[in-house]
Amino acid sequence: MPTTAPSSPILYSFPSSTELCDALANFIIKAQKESIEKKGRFSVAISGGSLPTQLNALINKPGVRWDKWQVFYADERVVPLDHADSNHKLCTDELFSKVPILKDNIHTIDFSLADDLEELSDAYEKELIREFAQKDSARFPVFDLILLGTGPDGHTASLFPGHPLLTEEDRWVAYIEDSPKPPPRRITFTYPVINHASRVAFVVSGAAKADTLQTVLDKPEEGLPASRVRPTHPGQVYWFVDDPAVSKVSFPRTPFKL
Ligand SMILES: O=C(O)[C@H](O)[C@@H](O)[C@H](O)[C@H](O)COP(=O)(O)O
Repeated sequence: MPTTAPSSPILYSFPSSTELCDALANFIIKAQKESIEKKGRFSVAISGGSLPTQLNALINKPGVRWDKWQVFYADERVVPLDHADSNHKLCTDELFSKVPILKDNIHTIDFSLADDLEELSDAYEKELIREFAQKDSARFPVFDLILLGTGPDGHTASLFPGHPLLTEEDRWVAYIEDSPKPPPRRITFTYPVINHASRVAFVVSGAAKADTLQTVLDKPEEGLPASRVRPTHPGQVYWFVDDPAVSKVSFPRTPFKL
């Protein structure tokens, strides 16, 4: 697939988190429709943190083809799947338990491999290969949508500032044992996977993220992990933010329309 120059991020800002989440749900449904028309499925990767709750506007929306969703986790904590820290538990409690998604299409880590993070991350990578390699015959998986957040330090997924994982170019799934954000043991997609996605949508809300967003969007040269998300195959990065989070950002806003 040809490599193209990264397109400029598209920044949508909303007065409230409610309006942000409703627009995000409509954006996801449109991406889903396009993906199903093109490939008969909708491949999505979801992060943890506040994102799963921000997806709850999907629950009562018409037009969601849950039977066509293939869900992976852009990062996951290496804890039991029913543990309070598990992104899968969070997504299940906030969303998947409330919609008719097929449980077999939600791809979780194999916690039985937790004693060996190399083996556990390899196993999750093989799950990606099973889902993508045969269908897309690309060297890297091409997700229809990857949903990300960013922390106060500008991390995204479990890619943290200054961490060697930022330079991983071959593995699709890597592990970290010293995450600055607890819990310390996690697996994460790497940039080769994230930057091959057709669409990446960051979802960021709250005034506490204002300084971070200013650096990530106005000073990408500082190289915070969230700034390094630049799909080029080709792909597009979208930012769904609320006004408090974007209050210090000079990067131009785009009026939201589908
Ligand atoms: O598993 C995780 O911890 C998340 O994937 C993490 O990368 C999250 O997206 C950011 O820390 C933002 O989290 P908040 O939106 O809750 O601040």
